Amino acid sequence: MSLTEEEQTALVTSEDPHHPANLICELCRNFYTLGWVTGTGGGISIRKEEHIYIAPSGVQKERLEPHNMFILDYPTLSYLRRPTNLKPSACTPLFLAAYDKGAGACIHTHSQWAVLVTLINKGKKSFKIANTEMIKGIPRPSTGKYYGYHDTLEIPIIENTAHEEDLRDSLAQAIKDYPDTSAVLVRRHGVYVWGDTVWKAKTQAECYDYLFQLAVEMTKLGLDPAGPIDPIEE
Ligand SMILES: CSCCC(=O)C(=O)COP(=O)(O)O
Ligand SMILES: [Zn+2]
Repeated sequence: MSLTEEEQTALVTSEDPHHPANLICELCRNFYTLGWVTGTGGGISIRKEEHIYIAPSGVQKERLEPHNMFILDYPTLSYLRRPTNLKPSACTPLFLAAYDKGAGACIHTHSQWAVLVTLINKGKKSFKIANTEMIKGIPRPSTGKYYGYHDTLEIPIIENTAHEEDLRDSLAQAIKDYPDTSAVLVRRHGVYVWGDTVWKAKTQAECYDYLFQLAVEMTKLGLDPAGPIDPIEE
């Protein structure tokens, strides 16, 4: 399907701050201050009905403008809008893996806490944490509820590749192997987090990042993030 110039412009022009083209810009500025999308890395994609909004690759994500957005038609995977002289994010195949799981938005961060949590779990295929309040912000699809305080949250870790797009198969496999997960860590790289809506993806990414930092700091103190509650604590 090819759209006229005017139709393409209309898809990224709105006064509504919640329009995906506006929201991607606002959230990337917000994520930049958290250290999640510095140095052009990381980003966010949002799905609005059949349209998937994607930022360009290799640009300063905190300086994005709505007219920079690519738009994919999800049913046909063809671009409805391709800004000239720009390439779509290299994360696009990874975002699509999350959309295939029913996501409404997917966030990729280069948070140092995400990177460190993959390093303290050297050689392991997942990271685990339990008995922590912020676990309760993470959904557990198999139960239709959220994780409970005493549950163990397990997040798969995949190995990094030289090119971001080559992560797609291992990320898709991790999603299959861990059906309850809404995040995949990439060793020495960062994390992909998705949610049913953009707001769920955002709050879940915040919970995950909090848990990654907590786990790194606990490990430095000789505490096991997945360990039981020590009776002398209570
Ligand atoms: C210094 S960023 C290296 C590539 C990367 O990991 C990344 O997330 C960038 O994705 P982009 O959206 O800029 O293609
Ligand atoms: Zn990346």
